Amino acid sequence: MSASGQQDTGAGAMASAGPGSSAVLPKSSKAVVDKKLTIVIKLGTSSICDEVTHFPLLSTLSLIVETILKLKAMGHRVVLVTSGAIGVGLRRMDLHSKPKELAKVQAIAAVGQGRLMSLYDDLFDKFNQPVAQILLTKNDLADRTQYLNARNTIEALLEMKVVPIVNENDTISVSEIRFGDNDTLSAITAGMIHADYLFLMTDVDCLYTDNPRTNLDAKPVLVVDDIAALKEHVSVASAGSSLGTGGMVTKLIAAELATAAGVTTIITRGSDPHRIFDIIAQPIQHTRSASPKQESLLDASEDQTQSTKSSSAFTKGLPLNTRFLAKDNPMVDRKWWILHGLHAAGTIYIDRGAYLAITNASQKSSLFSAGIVDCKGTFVAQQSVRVVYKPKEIGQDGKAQDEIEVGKGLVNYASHEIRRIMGCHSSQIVDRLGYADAECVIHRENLTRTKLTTEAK
Ligand SMILES: N[C@@H](CCC(=O)OP(=O)(O)O)C(=O)O
Repeated sequence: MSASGQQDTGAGAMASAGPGSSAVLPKSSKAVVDKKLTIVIKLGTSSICDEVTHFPLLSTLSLIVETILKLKAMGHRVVLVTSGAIGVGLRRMDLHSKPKELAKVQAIAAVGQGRLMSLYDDLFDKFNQPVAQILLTKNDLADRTQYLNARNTIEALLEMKVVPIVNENDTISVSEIRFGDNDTLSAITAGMIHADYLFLMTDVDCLYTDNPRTNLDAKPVLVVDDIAALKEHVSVASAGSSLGTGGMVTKLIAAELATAAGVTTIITRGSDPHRIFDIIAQPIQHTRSASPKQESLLDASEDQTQSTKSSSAFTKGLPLNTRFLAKDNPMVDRKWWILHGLHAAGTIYIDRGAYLAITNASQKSSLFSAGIVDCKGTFVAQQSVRVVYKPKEIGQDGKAQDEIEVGKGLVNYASHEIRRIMGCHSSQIVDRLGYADAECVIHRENLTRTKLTTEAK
């Protein structure tokens, strides 16, 4: 058995009475980690249902439940984000595959969600552990008050020692208000509650440089500092399981969201959840090397170059997993929510002057009507829009330059108003509209930049 109690499957001491406190204690919890962590564990459909029969994978689910109870007994706070409603619903309705029609899939999720919760409730109840169901849609979180309410409810549940079990509210989620995959939902949940860790539990050990099922030369990716650089090196086109909607692509998106909010994100195998103990026993951050690109692509079996040695030591002896390092300076919550919690209702195109002013790292100006050249979509004030710079200049190759996504912001004016004031100075807004609700179209505090430059205006 490792120092982290990896092989300790539940024979340890029982804690004192009280809701959720009669959990199985790991034998060596003290040795693992002293800091009390907030941990979000996401379990994909492939870890919950058999891909062919759709019967629940009871052994995996039991191990997950035991792991959560041990983590709680060690003082950590744990939220479970679970898929599986559709898979469990298909089994209940004796259907072999997911129907094509959205309404039918939603109906099947409605059948399965209750049974899925009942399954978890039964397993946790064996240890006197209360659980709570939280069903979210993207739309719920698009409203700042509801977003904060969702966070407060999860915090209150954790305070009451309840295990919150989150899934997407599939029955009412459609098109653009849909997360679609629970990888993204789990990243939003982890960011929302300022978690220390997000575990994306799946049916492979970690992220590989290519599909390990078809390419025997695929190498494990162990530590990732720069996700953009990583994408240039790995092929993540795997589509995921036949029941789930996520795959490696959505896991990378989730890792990008979560690490931007300061959450260390781990991809590892769902059928072996005990490895979580070894993984959290490692320090959350480690010294970044001078070469993040090289460091991102580690093969444990290869000779390590000088620049990857720190990571080699860092991952030595650990069960296979991919660790995405949390950003050192995570975005403040409100800005992170604007960028990731809201779907963009339209796009505002800006000129070069506005681009340089709002992306200038030291200036970070608000967006004024004078710098707007176009507005696409229909939206109202306080909705979120994309801000895009469309260069007029021709590039060195003689071609028109690509659009540059600058960020996302909450507008002070509706789309029809912006079309009337774009290009004009703020002092002219009253003349154009008959009123002026705000001096700027997007205030700097409501503008989250994905791009920052040091270029002078
Ligand atoms: N919310 C859906 C699952 C969404 C989904 O497919 O997630 P995943 O299995 O993580 O790709 C369900 O409960 O069946």
